[in-house]
Amino acid sequence: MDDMNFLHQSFDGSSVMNFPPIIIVEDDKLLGLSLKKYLEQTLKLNVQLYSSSEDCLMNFAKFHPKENPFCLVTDISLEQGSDGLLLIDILKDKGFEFVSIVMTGFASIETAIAATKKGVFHYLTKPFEIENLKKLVIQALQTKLSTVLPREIVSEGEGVFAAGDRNKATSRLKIDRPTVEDTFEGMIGRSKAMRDVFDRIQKVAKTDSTILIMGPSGTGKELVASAIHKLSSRNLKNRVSVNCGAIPAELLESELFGHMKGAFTGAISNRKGRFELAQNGTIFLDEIGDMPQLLQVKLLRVLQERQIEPVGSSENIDIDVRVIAATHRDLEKAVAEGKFREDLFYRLNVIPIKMPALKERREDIPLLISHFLDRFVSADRSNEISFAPLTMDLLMGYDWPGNVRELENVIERLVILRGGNEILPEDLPAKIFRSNPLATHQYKTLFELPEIGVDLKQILSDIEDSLIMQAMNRTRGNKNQASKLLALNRTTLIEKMKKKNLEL
Ligand SMILES: Nc1ncnc2c1ncn2[C@@H]1O[C@H](COP(=O)(O)OP(=O)(O)OP(=O)(O)O)[C@@H](O)[C@H]1O
Repeated sequence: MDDMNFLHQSFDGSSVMNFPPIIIVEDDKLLGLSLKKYLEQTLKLNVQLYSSSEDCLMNFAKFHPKENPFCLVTDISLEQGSDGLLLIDILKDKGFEFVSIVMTGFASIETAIAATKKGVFHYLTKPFEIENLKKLVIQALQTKLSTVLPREIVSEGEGVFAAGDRNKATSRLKIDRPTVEDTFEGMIGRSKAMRDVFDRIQKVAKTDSTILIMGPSGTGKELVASAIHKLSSRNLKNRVSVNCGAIPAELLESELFGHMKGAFTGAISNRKGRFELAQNGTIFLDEIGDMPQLLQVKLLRVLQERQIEPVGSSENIDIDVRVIAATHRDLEKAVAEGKFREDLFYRLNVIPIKMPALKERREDIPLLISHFLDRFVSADRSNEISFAPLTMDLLMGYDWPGNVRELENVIERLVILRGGNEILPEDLPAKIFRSNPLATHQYKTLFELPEIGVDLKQILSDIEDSLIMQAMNRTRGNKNQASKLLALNRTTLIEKMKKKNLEL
């Protein structure tokens, strides 16, 4: 079945030009126009072109989120410093749902990672083959349709729209894939600890109670807040987030409660605070443990009286906002140490949700890996990534102090920097080997102490020589790559080799 037939069938034969549009934001006029023309002609889809994020936003202001475009293709660094990733954020905040593809003139890992964090479908490094953009748009279309069409339609047929291809790709991963039961509002987890969290979210979502989410950094506290909001009756209103630890103390009050014109230098007009912006919705107070004491008092009053007082105003505003707070700190300890107000703690801790560290639920690691890999597999079919069994064991044995966020970053880097499509132990960052029981176990058997003892200095030096030479051989003499395998600076490796007279 070709692309066009598929679309006609899927939409009862209605014109594909009625299908939600593709939006392109590109400040290079010539490039923008050629992309638009090419996609219109080859896919017969409605393509709208904007030269800046401002233009695009102005146009979107006229739409209701239900009139989603299905795909946004944007340059990352647009003229006048505007930023494609920010544009994606703003539109998603407004409730638009679409698949995003970003184009970037410079391929930096950081940019790519920032892009995938925003749920970006794929990024293209300029210059790229226009054909590749078309392929990605078709895949984006497939993704979009799979969410609005019955499964049979999506998996029917062959060619670009056959869902079977994707299954083929993923079945080659030697990793357990998350099932529907392992997925809850975008969160993955099969462990008892995570199933308990999902249960609790479901129970509390329908209430208006204040929630306190506690747990180490990167365990998904923000995802929990978002799930509670989505499942609550407030979901048509805003969920507004404030990172209480990231905003300077002197600005936080006005950020939360708003200010009146002239309230302080720089207050050139009245400004609504985040509580007011969250009216009838939910406010997510992240890193509440870092809130300055003075504001803790004010927040307590707001929670008790359900009224806010903008800075410089003498009038109170009634608010109807559900409060969800989160912290990676041990708040009870902070209370005991006098760093956090006890009365506020009890006011917030109506319903606690405790997020488990990843090392306490290692069985979720393969599922999460598979979930993060999916972003890449679905965007590029040639990416059939698998893991050597030892690689997986090492990932399972590591303690993940940065929890799911750290795992997500490691997988993204592995995918972006990988040499082949099988990830081997030597592709892993050095930290995974440190204090890893599996790696330590190997060392133990490798270096069993002989009855007669050893010359430790000599042995250590021999081991060093051997590992350096192995790394140099494996990388065909590339000192840069060899130094990575050994977790050394390139210059340290060169110095060592000079000192030891080691050359290939
Ligand atoms: N169970 C999960 N399934 C899928 N992705 C997850 C899960 N938990 C966390 N993540 C991902 O890990 C990253 C960190 O999650 P999040 O920001 O919610 O953590 P956090 O606990 O709020 O961190 P912090 O305390 O540092 O603010 C995000 O990219 C999120 O999508």
